[in-house]
Amino acid sequence: MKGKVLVIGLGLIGGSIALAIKKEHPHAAIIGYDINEQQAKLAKSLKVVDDYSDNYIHVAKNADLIVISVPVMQATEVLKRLSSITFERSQVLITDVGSTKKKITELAATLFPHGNVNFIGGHPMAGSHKSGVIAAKSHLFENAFYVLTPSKVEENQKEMALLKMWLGGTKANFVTMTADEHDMAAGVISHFPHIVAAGLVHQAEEKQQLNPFVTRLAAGGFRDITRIASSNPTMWKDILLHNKETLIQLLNQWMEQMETVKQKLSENNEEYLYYYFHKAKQFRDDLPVKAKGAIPSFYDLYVDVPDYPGIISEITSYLAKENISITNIRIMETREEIYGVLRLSFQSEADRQAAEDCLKKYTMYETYIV
Ligand SMILES: NC(=O)C1=CN([C@@H]2O[C@H](COP(=O)(O)OP(=O)(O)OC[C@H]3O[C@@H](n4cnc5c(N)ncnc54)[C@H](O)[C@@H]3O)[C@@H](O)[C@H]2O)C=CC1
Ligand SMILES: O=C(O)C(=O)Cc1ccc(O)cc1
Repeated sequence: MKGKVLVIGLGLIGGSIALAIKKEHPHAAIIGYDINEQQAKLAKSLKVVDDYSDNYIHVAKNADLIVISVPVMQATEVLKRLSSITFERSQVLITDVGSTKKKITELAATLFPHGNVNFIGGHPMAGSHKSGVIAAKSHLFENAFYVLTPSKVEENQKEMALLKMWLGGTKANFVTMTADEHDMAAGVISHFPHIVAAGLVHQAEEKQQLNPFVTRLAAGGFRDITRIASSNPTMWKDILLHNKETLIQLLNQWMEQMETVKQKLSENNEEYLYYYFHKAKQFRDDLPVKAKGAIPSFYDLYVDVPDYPGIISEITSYLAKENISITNIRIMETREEIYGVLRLSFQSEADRQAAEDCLKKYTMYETYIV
């Protein structure tokens, strides 16, 4: 499609959306704006946008599509500023990428009640703990769920189809729900786990002051299950404040659950404790494995290698020969529950598979997927 696209906020998500739009619609003009001019300049030099502007109001006036990809607290401010514009196009589509939907969608419904401007809330449910345009990629949302929260589903059919066309290059799975449904689901599977992960890390930090072994032993599983505690603190502070009601409800239920566990443990109630883990295992084992969820899966490959100096460069040189990119590489410090000692992380299942084939071709080392 031809047309003018304005992306406000050129970070990880805005940059990835801009790249995905350009890939599918090479004739569209993509103009970016970022409050941090360095990010905007970097976005242009990385060819993430065709150009950038220091005045988004000016660009918005004759844009066909506007993507708001700033932290959720800022998104409401941007929406208010956009609502003061007299748009020149007969149809303007505005969307956002915020991790919360209720506050943004409700505000947009009051700011753009009808007319030539339509707002459809969006949340591409994939990402990373990294930020900034430097981490942007056109395939970030491939196979991920992309939630759309139109305020009036029936009335917005035409605009929804248009938006999906613009965003087709993301290769995401679009799903529609109400903003309330979204905030509850995202609260349970994404926002609340970030609170718990941070809580586990705080607990380890406190205990480490009494026992320095805590940090060393945390190298394996603990580090993995708390990975999301390394996310951007400003972004998560904003998400919590925007989804406050849901999260307070979830915190209350969580505390009740922990109270029960504490009670049953103090009573040595073996049966309860067994079923507590058994039921959790059953539900978790049935979760879909192939689809990309909000918290990205690990595409890890374990390689059983001897622990000697130079092993990392040996392995990476084979992967480089076959043009396979790795996102992380680590010598595991504990062999508990894993088979190999070297852990390689990849962006996708395809990369992991290619790496497995490559290491089979060049080495005798055993590889495992845990
Ligand atoms: N990081 C992730 O994994 C995901 C994030 N999101 C949502 O995407 C949005 C953006 O997040 P990221 O791209 O990860 O953050 P980021 O930190 O990489 O990028 C945000 C960009 O917005 C700019 N910005 C901040 N306030 C602005 C304003 N008032 N006007 C213009 N630019 C402004 C910042 O300078 C920065 O370059 C957030 O609302 C977040 O909730 C959604 C899905 C996944
Ligand atoms: O890896 C992480 O930290 C994530 O949890 C990615 C993420 C962050 C925010 C979202 O709204 C959706 C996905």
